[in-house]
Amino acid sequence: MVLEAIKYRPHSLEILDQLRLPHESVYVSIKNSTDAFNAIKSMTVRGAPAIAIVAALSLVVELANTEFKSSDEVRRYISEKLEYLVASRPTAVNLSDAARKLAKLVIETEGDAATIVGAYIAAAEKMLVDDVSDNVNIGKNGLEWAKAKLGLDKFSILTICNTGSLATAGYGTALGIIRSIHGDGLLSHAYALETRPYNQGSRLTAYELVHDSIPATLITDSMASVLLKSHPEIKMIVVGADRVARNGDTANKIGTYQLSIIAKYHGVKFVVAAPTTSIDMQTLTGNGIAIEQRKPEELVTVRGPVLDKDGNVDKSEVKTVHIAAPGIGVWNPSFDVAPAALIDAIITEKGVAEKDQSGEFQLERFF
Ligand SMILES: CSC[C@H]1O[C@H](OP(=O)(O)O)[C@H](O)[C@@H]1O
Repeated sequence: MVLEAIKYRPHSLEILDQLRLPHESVYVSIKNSTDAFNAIKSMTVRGAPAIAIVAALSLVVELANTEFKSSDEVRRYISEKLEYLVASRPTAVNLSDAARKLAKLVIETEGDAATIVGAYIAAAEKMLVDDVSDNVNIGKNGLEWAKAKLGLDKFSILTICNTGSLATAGYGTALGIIRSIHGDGLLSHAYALETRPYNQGSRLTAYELVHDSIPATLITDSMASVLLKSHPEIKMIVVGADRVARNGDTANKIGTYQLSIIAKYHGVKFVVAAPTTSIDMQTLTGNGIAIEQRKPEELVTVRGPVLDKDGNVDKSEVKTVHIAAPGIGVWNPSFDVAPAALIDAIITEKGVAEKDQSGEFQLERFF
């Protein structure tokens, strides 16, 4: 079975409901930009590249079912809908980057309303194809970098959150590098953090690693430091990115910052995997990245199927359990920022960025 977070056919879009994985594999129809906004905000679909693609394609479905009287009307309509979709989640830059490029395209496209709609559809559909090829190239570049830096003996890797086929159009970014290293026979073992509170690691990355028969172990977020201390065969931590600032500071899933610190302490390479659509050259440093604050309920509750009397998963009954003392305050930032100073490399589809002698990532070379 191919892991597809996004199922697109001309003018028809479905997303895999990631709130129900790994026990239930259910696709949800996205008929317009409102469906997409709600799916992105609720994290029914998540992952920086995936939310940009779902947003763009939701408008393809909507446009196919909307009549326009003039070119100006369709340009206005698309621009307004893209602006609405960008507001669904603030931290990942892929969504706003795609919206900016698509809005520019429709403004610059000459012709009648049908011509403009056609140009938008072609550009949005191309995002789906480009993302997979970008991720395969990130995997290749990451493999070559690892061979050059770590040698040709097998080694183990630690990762956080989900950065695989469930966060993209396919193959993944950081998990794509793990796939490429595994495919080349260089991976000894992959370790995945559960990644509280949404549990992208235990529910999604574990699902992908088992699906691909990659030797892997799940750990709690609090185990990461002692894992590096007791497993010297872990030579690399690879993470995804929601937004890479111009200086290389990288916003990623909450818990990434502390991984960059323990990597430095334990002499482990800390690597960011990101398509260039995740690099925001307009934001100079990590201080300029808006960090999404999620609802307290998402931290103090856990939702899942119950176990039957024999301890087996009973999918017929899904419960939500409250796991914290009622009345306690909750802080629930969804991301944090790993400083460029603690990042060894930024692996993109266009190549690998490493700091120069002045300690700067020269990311402009990718644009
Ligand atoms: C290649 S996905 C990038 C990024 O998106 C994830 O965040 P979320 O699950 O909240 O959408 C996570 O930070 C991944 O590293």
